[in-house]
Amino acid sequence: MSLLAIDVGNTRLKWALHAAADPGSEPLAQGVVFLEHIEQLAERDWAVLPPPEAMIGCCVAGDTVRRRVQEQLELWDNLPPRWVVPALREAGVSNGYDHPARLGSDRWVALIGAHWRQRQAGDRRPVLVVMVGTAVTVDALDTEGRFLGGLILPGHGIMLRALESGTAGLRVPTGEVVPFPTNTSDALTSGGTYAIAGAIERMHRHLAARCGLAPRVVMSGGAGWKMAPHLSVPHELVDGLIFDGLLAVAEARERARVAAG
Ligand SMILES: Nc1ncnc2c1ncn2[C@@H]1O[C@H](COP(=O)(O)OP(=O)(O)O)[C@@H](O)[C@H]1O
Ligand SMILES: CC(C)(COP(=O)(O)O)[C@@H](O)C(=O)NCCC(=O)O
Ligand SMILES: [K+]
Repeated sequence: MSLLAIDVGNTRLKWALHAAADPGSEPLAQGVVFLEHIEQLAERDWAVLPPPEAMIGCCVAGDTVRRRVQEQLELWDNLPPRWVVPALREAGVSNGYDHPARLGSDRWVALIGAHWRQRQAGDRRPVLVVMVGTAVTVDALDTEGRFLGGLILPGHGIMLRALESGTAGLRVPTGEVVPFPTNTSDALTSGGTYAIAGAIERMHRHLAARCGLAPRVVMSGGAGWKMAPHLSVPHELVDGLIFDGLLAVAEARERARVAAG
């Protein structure tokens, strides 16, 4: 059953069309649009697709944006929107948040994607799931697939805008990441990058101490590539982590439906 997977963040909507709910598979088609361009999807990007048989998505951008996406899905008959809501347990992952449904659905889906990849690889290590988007999240998954908790930080753009709007003297072009910045641009760019790197490295220590095993670090999100050169812990950039998670949820639900007869 062909499946349209959609990840709606606070800056961009990412989508991928898959032939089946088969995590890790290559998409038939995929794309990215900024949220202000959602209205182009039905008339441009999606107009040329073979009609998907099912949809699954996660959305952290609010109800208004979600409705705008649903309007675009009306391009196809009979494609009910199916948005993942974090539960107590799904696809082998359990949710340790105080209020499980209040966890960002993109974080939940990324954790499920990371767990699916661990099982696939036969890797028994805990995992630190890092998503560098509008915000940055650093989430801990133990060896049993338990989400232990995680950090939320401002992303690069938000950090810079906060400093620009809160001061008179910090409106400068983007700089370089260097160990000892000697101008305002470099000081800001390096400050933001090392703040994020420091949070990741700290969480790496927390998780290693909790599990007695150094975690695997998987990093995803539109700005992951900016962080990768500056992390001192070994890590992997995994572009399709959220899509792996969305497909793993769809697959697990399909299996449960078949098993229930
Ligand atoms: N070419 C690019 N276009 C858009 N954003 C980019 C680009 N390169 C890096 N970024 C960064 O990626 C972030 C968006 O990443 P994304 O994972 O789509 O975020 P979100 O899921 O929050 O919408 C932007 O805030 C920006 O910092
Ligand atoms: C932390 C987030 C803002 C990240 O959003 P993103 O950077 O992907 O746009 C999002 O996951 C969210 O709204 N979470 C809800 C609160 C929580 O996870 O505790
Ligand atoms: K995201």
